Amino acid sequence: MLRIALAKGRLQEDFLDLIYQNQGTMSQNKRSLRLTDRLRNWEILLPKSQDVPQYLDMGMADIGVVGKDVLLECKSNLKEVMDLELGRCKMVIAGPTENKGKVKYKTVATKYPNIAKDIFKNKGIDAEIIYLQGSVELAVATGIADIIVDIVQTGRTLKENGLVVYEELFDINAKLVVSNAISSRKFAMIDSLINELQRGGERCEYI
Ligand SMILES: Nc1ncnc2c1ncn2[C@@H]1O[C@H](COP(=O)(O)OP(=O)(O)OP(=O)(O)O)[C@@H](O)[C@H]1O
Ligand SMILES: O=P(O)(O)OC[C@H]1O[C@H](OP(=O)(O)OP(=O)(O)O)[C@H](O)[C@@H]1O
Repeated sequence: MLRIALAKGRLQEDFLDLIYQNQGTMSQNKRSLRLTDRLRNWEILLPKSQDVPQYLDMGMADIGVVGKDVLLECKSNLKEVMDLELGRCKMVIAGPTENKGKVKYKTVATKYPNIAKDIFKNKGIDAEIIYLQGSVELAVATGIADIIVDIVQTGRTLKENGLVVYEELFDINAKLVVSNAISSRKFAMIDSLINELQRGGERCEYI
């Protein structure tokens, strides 16, 4: 049995769509956090995105599907075996449109405190990092912070909250990562998964 830790949320939906192309998955109990694919001999676990590396580190999953942002934030040393065409976005510094080019970086709201700390340290800027669990755009709109370090995809959230990108930091996409404790007996199953992902998945009614 190959145990896959798949980040619950966006990546869960995109990965399951890719593999199952909506065949069969909709009959699944939506609140269940463990899915079984008997045909492929997979157990799919659905932890929160930020917890995927921990599931692999603790030996509870063999392989993970998780964003590069999460891997960088937790300074993970998991081996990345495949780039996935899922969860494509960018990490940026953003702030109010009217302050672009003027703002003195002081307070930075972010869901990514470690990434943000490193960015401003490398710039030689002594920034105060305010850690928030999400909706970080709101922190600038309400005056809690001057700028944010966050993910942008369509740019809609920034726009609708009066913010613009000040600096693009790096591209992000989902990665297939492997546990450092993986048994060599599972290599063939991982190869099959990679092959299937490369082919864009196949129709299957078993989940
Ligand atoms: N707007 C976006 N568009 C595309 N990919 C995104 C976007 N936001 C995040 N991602 C990528 O998808 C991954 C999962 O995002 P998702 O929002 O499902 O979980 P999350 O970041 O843990 O959010 P939440 O705390 O709301 O569950 C992120 O780690 C990132 O790599
Ligand atoms: O550029 P866009 O397409 O608008 O996407 C960007 C938004 O998506 C993510 O938020 P998410 O929806 O995960 O909410 P959260 O930040 O509150 O967790 C990110 O933190 C931005 O707020």
